[in-house]
Amino acid sequence: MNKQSIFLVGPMGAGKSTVGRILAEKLGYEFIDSDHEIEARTGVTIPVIFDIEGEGGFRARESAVIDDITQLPGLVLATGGGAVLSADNRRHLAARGFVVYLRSTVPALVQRTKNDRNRPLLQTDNPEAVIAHLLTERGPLYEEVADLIVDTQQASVFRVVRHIQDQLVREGVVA
Ligand SMILES: Nc1ncnc2c1ncn2[C@@H]1O[C@H](COP(=O)(O)OP(=O)(O)O)[C@@H](O)[C@H]1O
Ligand SMILES: O=C(O)C1=C[C@@H](OP(=O)(O)O)[C@@H](O)[C@H](O)C1
Ligand SMILES: [Mg+2]
Repeated sequence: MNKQSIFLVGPMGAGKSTVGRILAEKLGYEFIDSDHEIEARTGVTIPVIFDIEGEGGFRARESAVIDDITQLPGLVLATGGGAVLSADNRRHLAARGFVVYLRSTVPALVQRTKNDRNRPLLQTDNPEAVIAHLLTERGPLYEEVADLIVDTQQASVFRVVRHIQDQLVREGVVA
């Protein structure tokens, strides 16, 4: 029987890429990061895609990756923070796997994403305001698709991984 895949959603800096990789290792699952998959398919970085094709072009590529990858069993998928903006993406995520929402506070997210040049949406003189606005806009969308919500602001990466593992066993998602 195919192992149900696990999809991580949440804002920039929540830990989807970091926690996802370690969680996949612990579970013996394949790990896929949708941003990395987009970069592999295009041969360029996320900021270059935003420069050339705009956010709209990026979102189209992101949706194609989400539709493809969510059909695969036995993996941990780290989505990008804006993946939930698309209703089709939300439908695929909710229907095809177990969705974990890594939730955090604005101060923690600001702290974890500062000085990172790979997030085009945060290359502004007020990243805190952008992060707060995106959380207000997208928070309900993360909650809509989540099977499990994990608050990460006070926990280490390893504590978050262990908590998710325990919950996955409790819910019968993993053995
Ligand atoms: N629970 C946590 N506690 C402390 N630092 C964290 C935590 N989760 C992630 N980080 C750090 O925050 C930064 C962003 O994490 P990342 O996995 O890239 O987030 P996302 O993929 O959700 O944008 C990384 O430097 C990561 O090590
Ligand atoms: O929140 C967003 O709209 C984005 C989040 C990023 O991924 P992370 O959440 O892994 O940083 C990446 O997909 C892109 O920069 C857009
Ligand atoms: Mg990431």
